[in-house]
Amino acid sequence: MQEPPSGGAPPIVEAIGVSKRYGPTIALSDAGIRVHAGESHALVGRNGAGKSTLVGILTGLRASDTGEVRFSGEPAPPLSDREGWRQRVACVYQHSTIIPDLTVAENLFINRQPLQRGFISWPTLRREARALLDRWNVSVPEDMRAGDLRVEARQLVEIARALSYGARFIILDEPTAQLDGEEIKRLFVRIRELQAAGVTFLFISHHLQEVYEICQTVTVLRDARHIVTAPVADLPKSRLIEAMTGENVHLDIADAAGRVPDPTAPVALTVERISGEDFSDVSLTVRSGEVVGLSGSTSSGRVGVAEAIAGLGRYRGGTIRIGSRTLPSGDVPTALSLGVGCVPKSRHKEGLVLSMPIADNTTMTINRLLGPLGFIPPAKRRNRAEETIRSLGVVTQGPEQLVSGLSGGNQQKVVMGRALANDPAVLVLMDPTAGVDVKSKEALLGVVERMRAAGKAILVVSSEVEDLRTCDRVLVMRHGSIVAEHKAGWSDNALVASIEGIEAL
Ligand SMILES: Nc1ncnc2c1ncn2[C@@H]1O[C@H](COP(=O)(O)OP(=O)(O)OP(=O)(O)O)[C@@H](O)[C@H]1O
Repeated sequence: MQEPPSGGAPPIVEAIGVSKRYGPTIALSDAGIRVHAGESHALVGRNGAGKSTLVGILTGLRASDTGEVRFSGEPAPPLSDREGWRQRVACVYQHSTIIPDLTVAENLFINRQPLQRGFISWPTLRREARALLDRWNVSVPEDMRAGDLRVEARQLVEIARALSYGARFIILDEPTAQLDGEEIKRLFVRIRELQAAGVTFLFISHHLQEVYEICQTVTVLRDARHIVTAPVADLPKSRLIEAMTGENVHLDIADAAGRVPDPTAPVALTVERISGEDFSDVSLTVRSGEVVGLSGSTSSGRVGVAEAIAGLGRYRGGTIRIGSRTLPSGDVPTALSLGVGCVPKSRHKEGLVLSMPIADNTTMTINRLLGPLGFIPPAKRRNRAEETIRSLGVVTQGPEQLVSGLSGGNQQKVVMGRALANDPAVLVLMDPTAGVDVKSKEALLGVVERMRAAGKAILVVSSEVEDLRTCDRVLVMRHGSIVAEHKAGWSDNALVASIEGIEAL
């Protein structure tokens, strides 16, 4: 393993020579990391490189097969000593570890509520929660139901909880994945403040510009191995990507600027004056062979509209038509049978059955189409899965591997494969590149381009500039309504300003 030069004080955390196997898969091979107190350290690598496995080992949730973890030079506590681990390290995951039906205060002191004569003292609980939130400058009401917190506030509550156990080393696992531009800016301000107050961060992100913005050091994993640790200032983006991919890559992401959509192509998707929980009076059309972006901040209503079109969410008033046929509200089977393919927002809730193999997940929508007695010939099932694995570069042992054993980014690629399985006429792609690495993004957006050329009507629902560059036009939503339309060729500044609801600089 390549070691960075060490300074005086021992690192706040280090993993030395760790290896981990899952059956035939080598997830980590003699890998390691050294994080120094007071820095924000990025951990990057392609999907399946071993990042989550290393996080599991650094947080004591997984045992490594070989190697060791040390905190400030001392051996890590035994895995059974959860309290000992909690005092040293915490990870804020993309998926909340907060219990939604409890209050913020209850979540902060779960299993360690202040007692008075054997009973929980609610006033003390609330008071201590308030003091803790104030100490770390988290302006969230302590008696709020935790399930009602926005992602941004939930992350801060989880950070405050970790700090209250004494941990000063916090792992942030893709913290920006569900945040919009303004929320990301605020999160970065908080990270800098906490860093100044003595907190050390390990930051996992597939957005490399964020690594340059917020981190001082970066460690790259590739194919289960440690490749390099260096100050970010010494590793320009091209070299960082080279370290991640092992090759000198030129990323080739489709750009709709200069493309002229066919104005006579049939309209495949018509949305006419629909309203729903967080949107009202929304109308749009997408022609066959056209890619339309639907953008806006996380609370703009874009996901509500997209879910209505995919049958996942309800709408009232107005109509949605696929070709000439009307789509009833909240009806996934009809949406599928009319030819709507969908990458949903939450791959865990609507996207995948984790306990099933890749092959079953990619053919699930076809099964549904064939009805309860539907039967897919084994060869077709296997071919479909192999096609997804090949075209999207899924890192896997093969079509029979359970989806639960895939890394996050590779699960996302399977969701895309599933969306394409019923040969849809209309594709609704919500945050299609969330959690995928730079090169996989190229592959996924390449699929969008191929589908467009094949005459599909595609709605890309995202606020990622790179996703939106594939679009012939981008509709921007704010407060539940479409407020702007940008034809391909927009400047990044103008589009981002429009999404954020501010004037372009
Ligand atoms: N529970 C498991 N069972 C089988 N294989 C697993 C399991 N967890 C991880 N793996 C495998 O270990 C390898 C490393 O996965 P890991 O989740 O650590 O990658 P990652 O770098 O976090 O990827 P991503 O960016 O996609 O989240 C992958 O090949 C993955 O398929």
